[in-house]
Amino acid sequence: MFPLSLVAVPIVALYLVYKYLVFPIFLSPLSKLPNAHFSSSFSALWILLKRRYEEENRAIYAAHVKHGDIVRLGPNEVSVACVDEGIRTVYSGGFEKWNWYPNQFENYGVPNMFSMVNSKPHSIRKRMISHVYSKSYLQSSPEVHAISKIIIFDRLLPVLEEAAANKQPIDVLELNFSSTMDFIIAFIFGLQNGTNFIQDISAREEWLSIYQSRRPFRFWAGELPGVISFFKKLGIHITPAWMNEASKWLEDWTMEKCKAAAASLSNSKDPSSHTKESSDSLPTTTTPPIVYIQLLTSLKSPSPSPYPLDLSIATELHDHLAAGHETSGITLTYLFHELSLHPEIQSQLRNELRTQAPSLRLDSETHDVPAPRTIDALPILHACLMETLRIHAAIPGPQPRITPPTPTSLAGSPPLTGGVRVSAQAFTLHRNADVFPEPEKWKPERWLGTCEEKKAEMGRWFWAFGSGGRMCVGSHFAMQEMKLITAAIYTSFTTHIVDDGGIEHIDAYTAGPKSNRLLLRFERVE
Ligand code: HEM
Repeated sequence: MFPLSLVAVPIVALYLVYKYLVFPIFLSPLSKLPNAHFSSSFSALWILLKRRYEEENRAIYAAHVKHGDIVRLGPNEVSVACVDEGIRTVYSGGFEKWNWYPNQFENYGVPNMFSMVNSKPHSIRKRMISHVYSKSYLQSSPEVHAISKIIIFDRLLPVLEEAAANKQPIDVLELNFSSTMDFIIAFIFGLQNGTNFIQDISAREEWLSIYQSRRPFRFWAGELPGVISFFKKLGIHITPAWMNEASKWLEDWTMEKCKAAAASLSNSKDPSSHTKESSDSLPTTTTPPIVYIQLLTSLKSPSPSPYPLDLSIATELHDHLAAGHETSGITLTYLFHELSLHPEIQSQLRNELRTQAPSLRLDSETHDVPAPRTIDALPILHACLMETLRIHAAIPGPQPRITPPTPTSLAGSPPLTGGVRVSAQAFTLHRNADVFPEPEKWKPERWLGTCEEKKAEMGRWFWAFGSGGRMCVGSHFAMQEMKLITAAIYTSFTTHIVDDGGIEHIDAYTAGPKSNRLLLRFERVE
C-alpha cells in the first residue's frame, strides 16, 4: 500500500504553490495591476515594512507617480489616487472599514463610531451624534459661544500676552493641543467638567505624554494583532506592559469626565430644559455637557446593545476627545509655522481680522467673540486654513476599506472581487499637480479669486476630512475652533520662528512634526 503522506504532501504543496504564488501572481484580478514593488504580487512584506518604519505615505505616493491612479501594494491590497472610480466609489459607495480600525481604535473593548466596521451600526450611531456637530448647530450654539469667550479671553490671550511681554518662546504644538483639548472637552462634558490645559502646564504635560507614549507601538496592534497574541502565549511581549497601563489610565480619566458630566445633570433639575434655557441666562463658567447629553439620551432609548451603557458612552467620547485635540492641534501648528514663514500673508490676514466686530484685540472691552458665521466668511483666513489642511493634512495616511462581494472596478481595473483591502490617502490626492499646481508649495492664493469651476475641482480632490458616510463628524467643530483661535492670535500678535528643527511630518496615518514641537516667539502688534 502507498503511504497516505506520499500523496498528501505533494497535494498540499501544490495547493500552497497555487494559492500563494500562481493565483496571486497570474490569475487574481489584481495581477493585471501595476505593482508598487516587485514583491507586491506575492508578498505583503514590502508594505508592512514601509508601515513599520514610517515610510508608507511617501512610498505609496511615489508608486502612484510612477504607475498611475491604481497600484497593487500587496497580494490582497490596492491603493487608489483618483476621484471617479476612486474615492467616490470606495468612500461614497459604502465600502466597509478594514479591521485595522477596531484593532487600534476601540476603547474599553467596546466599539465606537470610528472603530465600527459595519455600516449599519455605524450609521445608527452617527445619526445619534451628528446633529450637535453640524455647522448650523455649532454656529448658533450659546454654549459654544460661552466656551469660546472663556477659552480665548480668559485663558489663551493672557498666556500669549505674558510670553510676548517676557519675550519667552512658546512650544505652540503643545499649546495648540491644549487649546483644542479645552474646546472639545468643554463641548462634550461641559465647561465646569473640562480641562484647563492652556494654563495648567503640569496637567497637560502628564496627559499628553501618556497619550503620545503609545504611538510607536500602534503598528503592531493595527497590522499584526495575531503576532502580538502568538508571542504573548510564548511569554514574549511585543508591546510593553506599560502601554496597556497607559491606555487604562486614559480610559479611567475619560470615565471620570463622564461621571462628572452625569453628576452635573443630576444636579440640574431637567437636562433638556437646562440646554434650551441656557441661551441668555447661561452662567459664564458652566455649560451643559452637550455631546454627553446627546449620546446618553439616544443610547438610553430602547435599542438592544451587548455593551453596558456607561462604556458605550465613554468609548465614543474618548475617541472624540482624542481625534478632536490631536488633528486640530497639528493643523494649527503647521498654519502658524507657514504664517511665520510668510510675514506678508500674516499682515494681509491681520488687516482682514481687524475688520471683525466685536474686536478680538487684546484690549477689547467686551471680551466677546465675533459670530462664527462672520469669522467663517473671512476669505484670507479660510484660504490659509484650507491650504494648510491640503499640504499639511493631519491625517495624510491611507484610510483602509474592504471591497464588497459584488465585483467592482476601480480606476479602470478589472472587476475586483470582495475582500480586497483598498485605500486612498490625502497625501497623494493633495499632490495632484493638475489640480493643485506646484503642489509642494503653501499657496493660500490658490483658494482665492479662483473661478468657480476650478474651486469645485479643488473641492472634489480636497480630502483632509475624508468623504462619504465615514467622513469626519467633527469637521465643522474643527474649522470653527481653528478659525477662532487663529483669528484671536493674529489680530494682536505676530509670530516668529525660534526653532523649527524637525518640523517635517512624521510619515504615518496621523502626522505631526517629527520633533514633536515648534518654538515660536509672539510679538504684540498695536
Ligand atoms: C483638523 C481637524 C480634523 C481632521 C483633519 C480630521 C480628519 C478626519 C478624517 C480624515 C477622518 C476619516 C478617517 C478614516 O476614515 O480613516 C475623520 C473621522 C472622524 N473624526 Fe475627524 N478630523 C478632525 C477633527 C475632528 C474633531 C474635532 C472631532 C471631534 C468630534 C473628530 C472626530 C472624528 C470622528 C468621530 C471620526 C469618525 C467618523 C465616522 O466614522 O463616521 N475629528 N476625521
